[in-house]
Amino acid sequence: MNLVIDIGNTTAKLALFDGTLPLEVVYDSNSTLEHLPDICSRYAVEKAIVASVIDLSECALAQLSKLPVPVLWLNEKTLLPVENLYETPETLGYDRMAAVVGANEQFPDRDILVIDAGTCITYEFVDASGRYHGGNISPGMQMRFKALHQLTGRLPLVSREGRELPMGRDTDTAIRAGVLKGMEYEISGYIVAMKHKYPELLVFLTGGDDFSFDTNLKSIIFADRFLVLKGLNRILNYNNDKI
Ligand SMILES: Nc1ncnc2c1ncn2[C@@H]1O[C@H](COP(=O)(O)OP(=O)(O)O)[C@@H](O)[C@H]1O
Ligand SMILES: CC(C)(COP(=O)(O)O)[C@@H](O)C(=O)NCCC(=O)O
Ligand SMILES: [K+]
Repeated sequence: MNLVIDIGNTTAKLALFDGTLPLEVVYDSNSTLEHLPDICSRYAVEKAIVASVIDLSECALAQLSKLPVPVLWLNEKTLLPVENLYETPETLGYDRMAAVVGANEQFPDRDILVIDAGTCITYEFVDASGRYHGGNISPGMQMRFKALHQLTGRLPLVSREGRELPMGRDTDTAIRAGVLKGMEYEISGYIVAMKHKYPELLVFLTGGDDFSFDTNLKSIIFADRFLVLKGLNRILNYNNDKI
């Protein structure tokens, strides 16, 4: 079995794969990886892949160094099943690449827009020939709430939970709607613009932040919370003979 470790700016995700399907996914601290020993003790792990978008703490590195199996550390030299046209592969976030690999695995002959709503919202375009062209980076949900509070004099830190209106009628609803509708319209705008350019476009939506947006675009959106993990699993298998 494969152990897949995706370390993001907010959370780490640990996943056990048997073939292409995740048997178990654990949310973990991205600074301690405290659940790593437990998940390893409960499965017959044969190899692992680690992808991180942050500099790892001593504690996390210590946990990873104790892994009793071969580990593939994803980096810009790792062989990929898609062509990477990003001009700075050395700075590309591995989660972005993995999300693209996960989407391309499911629909290898389609133009795909991949949206990952986590700490940041990232937008990736991979074409029907399996070429990753790049994409955009936008503030994620919590980042938007925090920025409005931290970068102004009087705005409170508003939570995701609470009264939702399309147009705010007090400070709380004004900020919540500004964040949630802002994300919805941003995402819908990308989908409409890309679909105009690529009429056969498919859209994947992944990431920890789930927010409902009721647009008629739902019909072309594939929601797959574990897209990055699936992409990392595919990359691990693609490099089987190299670890
Ligand atoms: N179990 C969870 N633990 C932490 N954050 C969660 C969880 N479920 C949903 N979230 C939300 O998802 C976001 C993290 O999404 P994720 O895609 O894991 O982030 P990243 O990959 O950027 O670390 C957080 O901002 C939080 O609002
Ligand atoms: C944009 C990101 C912070 C997203 O990470 P996440 O939201 O998953 O924590 C990450 O992909 C990253 O650090 N990228 C480096 C810059 C680049 O991709 O060009
Ligand atoms: K992510």
